[in-house]
Amino acid sequence: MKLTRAENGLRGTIRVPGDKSISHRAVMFGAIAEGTTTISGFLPGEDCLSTISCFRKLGVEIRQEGDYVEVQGTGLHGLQEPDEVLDVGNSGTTIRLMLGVLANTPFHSCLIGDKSIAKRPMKRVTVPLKQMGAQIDGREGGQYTPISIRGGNVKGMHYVSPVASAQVKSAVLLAGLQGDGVTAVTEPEKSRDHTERMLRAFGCEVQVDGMTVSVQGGQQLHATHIEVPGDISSAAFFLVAGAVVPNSRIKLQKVGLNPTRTGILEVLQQMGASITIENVQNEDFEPYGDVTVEYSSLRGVEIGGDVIPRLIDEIPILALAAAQAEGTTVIKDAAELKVKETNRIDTVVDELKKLGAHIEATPDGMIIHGRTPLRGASVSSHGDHRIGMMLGIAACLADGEMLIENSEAAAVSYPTFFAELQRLQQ
Ligand SMILES: O=C(O)C1=C[C@@H](OP(=O)(O)O)[C@@H](O)[C@H](O)C1
Ligand SMILES: C=C(OP(=O)(O)O)C(=O)O
Repeated sequence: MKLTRAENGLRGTIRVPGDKSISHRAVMFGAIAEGTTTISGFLPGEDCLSTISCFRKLGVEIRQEGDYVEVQGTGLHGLQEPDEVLDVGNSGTTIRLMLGVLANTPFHSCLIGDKSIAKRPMKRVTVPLKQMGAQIDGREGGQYTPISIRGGNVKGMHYVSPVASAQVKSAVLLAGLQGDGVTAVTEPEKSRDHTERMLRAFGCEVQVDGMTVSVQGGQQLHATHIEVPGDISSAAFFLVAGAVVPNSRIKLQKVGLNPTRTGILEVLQQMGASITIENVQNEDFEPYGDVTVEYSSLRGVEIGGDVIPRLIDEIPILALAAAQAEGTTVIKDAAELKVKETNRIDTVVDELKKLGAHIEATPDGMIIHGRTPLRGASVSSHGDHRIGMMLGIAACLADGEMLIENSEAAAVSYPTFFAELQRLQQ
């Protein structure tokens, strides 16, 4: 895709698509609940469509029309042995959470994904799930796909996770929910809590004590209606665009504001961005509100510690904001970036360097010296949706034409991203 600078800024109102984490969970929990779950505001992006396709192969009837979905739940014990492999495509959330769901199903399933999934570590879930009783095998001892699982006889346990990961926490809790006894997960920092909130919406009891979350096994989930708010991780591209492209003002409607996800807002405000939040609603389940951003001059900051899990997917676009901020930005404690769709430390640094940014990789993050004028260049998403979209926003600032190879990757989480970007250009 070829893009040119947004000479007159980006202005207008956007409704970003549904939250990816919440959309996945609504389908999965609906599938194992009793009764019919309805979902509005669902994200019809490739990752969430992979989740639907896998659950259909497990015998679940699912109707999806755009952002509306109906799931005919089978109950905890109603899933059927699939006669095909379960292909998760590019989605880490699908494979890791599904392994948790399958940990106590008394049948065999085989899971695969794309080239990126084949490089992502799975022992972080296969190790605890095996300890709970599931039989799992995979390349390099259960580290990489293809992975096969035969579930059954899951026993609750207290798992102390070495990483703050909502995928690990959710996989272990989903397994524990179907097993005997209590299952608890303790993490080093708090990761996104959509699983905890949604299990409660499905009628389950979930205990939260500091960094530990626990559930009693054998609880039945009851179908419900899930309203999915806009994805703050998708909104992040336009939040940064509005803040760094001169003459911009963008209003983002119904953006999810779950406090375990709002690190991006806090950091942009610390950097000096002009952001206002209005009409906050739905605080009992997943809060959302309208967020307006205006062009302002930014300054460099230090980003690390417990905010990292609350903005992990926003680091590629934050790196671009930092390249446009006065002074130095240090991003640390973010080694998890290396095991995302790409090694996001390397892909961000390599692609932003091509545009003239002063950025260097560190073992757990990056250091960015601003403010640098950017130039158009030939760049690539490397098949990573968040890298492709970050480069799309960089194009709005760059002098000269930008050619983004494999920009279609955006469809994983935001199929209409480039159309919206064009619409906002004056
Ligand atoms: O649970 C989830 O929905 C997600 C958790 C995060 O991954 P980790 O659990 O690996 O931190 C995040 O990066 C991913 O985009 C979605
Ligand atoms: C890391 C991401 O997703 P997943 O782990 O589900 O592939 C992401 O969307 O940035």
